[in-house]
Amino acid sequence: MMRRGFLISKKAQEPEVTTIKRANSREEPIRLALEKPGSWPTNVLATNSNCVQFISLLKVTKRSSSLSTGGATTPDGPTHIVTTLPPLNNNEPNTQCLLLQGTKQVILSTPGFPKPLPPPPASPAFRLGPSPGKGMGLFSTRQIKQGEIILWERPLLIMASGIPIAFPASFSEAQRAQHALNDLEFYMETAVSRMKPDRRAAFMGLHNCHKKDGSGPLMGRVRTNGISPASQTKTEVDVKMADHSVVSEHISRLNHSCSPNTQPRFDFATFAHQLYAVRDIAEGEELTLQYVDILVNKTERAENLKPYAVVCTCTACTENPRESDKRRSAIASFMPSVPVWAVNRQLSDDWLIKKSLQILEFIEKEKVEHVAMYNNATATVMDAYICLGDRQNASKWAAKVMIRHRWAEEYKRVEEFLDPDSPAYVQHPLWRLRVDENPTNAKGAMYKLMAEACGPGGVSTMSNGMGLFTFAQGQEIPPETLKKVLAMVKQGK
Ligand SMILES: C[S@@+](CC[C@H](N)C(=O)[O-])C[C@H]1O[C@@H](n2cnc3c(N)ncnc32)[C@H](O)[C@@H]1O
Repeated sequence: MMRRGFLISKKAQEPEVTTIKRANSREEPIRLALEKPGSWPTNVLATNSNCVQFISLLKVTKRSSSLSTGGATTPDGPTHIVTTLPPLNNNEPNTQCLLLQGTKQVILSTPGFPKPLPPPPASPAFRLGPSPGKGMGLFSTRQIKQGEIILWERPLLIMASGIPIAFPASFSEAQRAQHALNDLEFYMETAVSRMKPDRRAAFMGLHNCHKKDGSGPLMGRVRTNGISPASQTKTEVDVKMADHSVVSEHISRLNHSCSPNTQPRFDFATFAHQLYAVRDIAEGEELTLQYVDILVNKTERAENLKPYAVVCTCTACTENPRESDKRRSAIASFMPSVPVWAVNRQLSDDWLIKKSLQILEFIEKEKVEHVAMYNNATATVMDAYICLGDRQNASKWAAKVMIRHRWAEEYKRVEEFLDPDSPAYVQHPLWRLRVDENPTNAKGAMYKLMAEACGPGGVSTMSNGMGLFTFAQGQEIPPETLKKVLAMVKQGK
């Protein structure tokens, strides 16, 4: 789920303590290493020698009531780093990053990094313009097809969240919050001062809805505009970067909708956000993004939107929200298990397909095609047809997965299933699992054995599609089945 950065956390909704994640019980302050803008040391995290400056941001700690300014002599290495990425010496824009120690190395090891950005289109598919009641917003300049990349944008700034802040024990919650905001503003000054003048002007031109809660002008902009770069595919870099805030010149102008028509995905090779159209978009339509989880009910969404000063007036929030909430809840709780349905003889051959089609209908009705379930339910229909050995229908659904997995979780090698005569079908782990008595595929055979071992009452599928294999207490596994299982284990299957 793409969501606004660290600011949607429970803490973020309480202005007094927002953005503060304490380091540990000892409340160690951070030590910040600053790389020379434009320099490209490859091992900066391993040594301080490449740092222009190495400062210990030691403020008042619990253990010391006096204010210490720290210096360059701390024996420990940096905990955080301010760096400029990517290291391309061309005219491409770059990003000022405040990262946790170690994160940069993971970024550097991304396959293909640093890849140049694709050339910009002759005329952009979006424009900035006023959006009544919402300030500025982005609008399409032409018809855009589902799955198209609307824009490809290198961020202005990336900031790690959860930066530890040290406080004296005597501070009240409010004092701690203000102290933390002051520290964070200082870190941001360090990063923003390194931006080229046009990039700094773009950053300072962004909206700030945190003017009255103690945030400085820079942190106010990060809090208003930051989104998480987390994507669905859980690579090491995705995991490392999930807890970061990304601020961009254009993507940060997207206003919120509970039925958004775009979904960003961060591409670490180009170090840039790709903004996808998640359904067909008409010329002149406003482009929108989800700021908070939109599958929760209207009341919860309204609460979660408060830190962004957004009172949502979208269709889902205003027209028959109770019906909308029901559909959204069904989408959120759908957990289809294809293999369990395939071996569950109590269900019909089309049970899972019908369930998935209903969820897809709800998704399209609610206009929430950006959620991962849109692709998951589509892939479930494709997989169900594979279980039935129906190549023609499976290949039709593979074509839909091809588009829908672009912004959601990837279905590996789905292109191999576009041709109904492809040899990839017989190699698929679920191939004919529903129709063959003895599936040739090892994984399929394993599910059959599980069903056999549990007995007819032990295979169950809940109404939300979730499948379970259960054993009754004291239930014996038939010796023949046990033999087969042991043989499979022996063969390393
Ligand atoms: C990230 S900015 C979006 C761009 C912003 N509208 C601008 O003028 O730059 C977030 C701010 O936009 C406004 N906003 C976003 N979505 C909105 C919505 N659905 N309704 C009203 N205001 C919205 C709120 O002021 C929010 O704090």
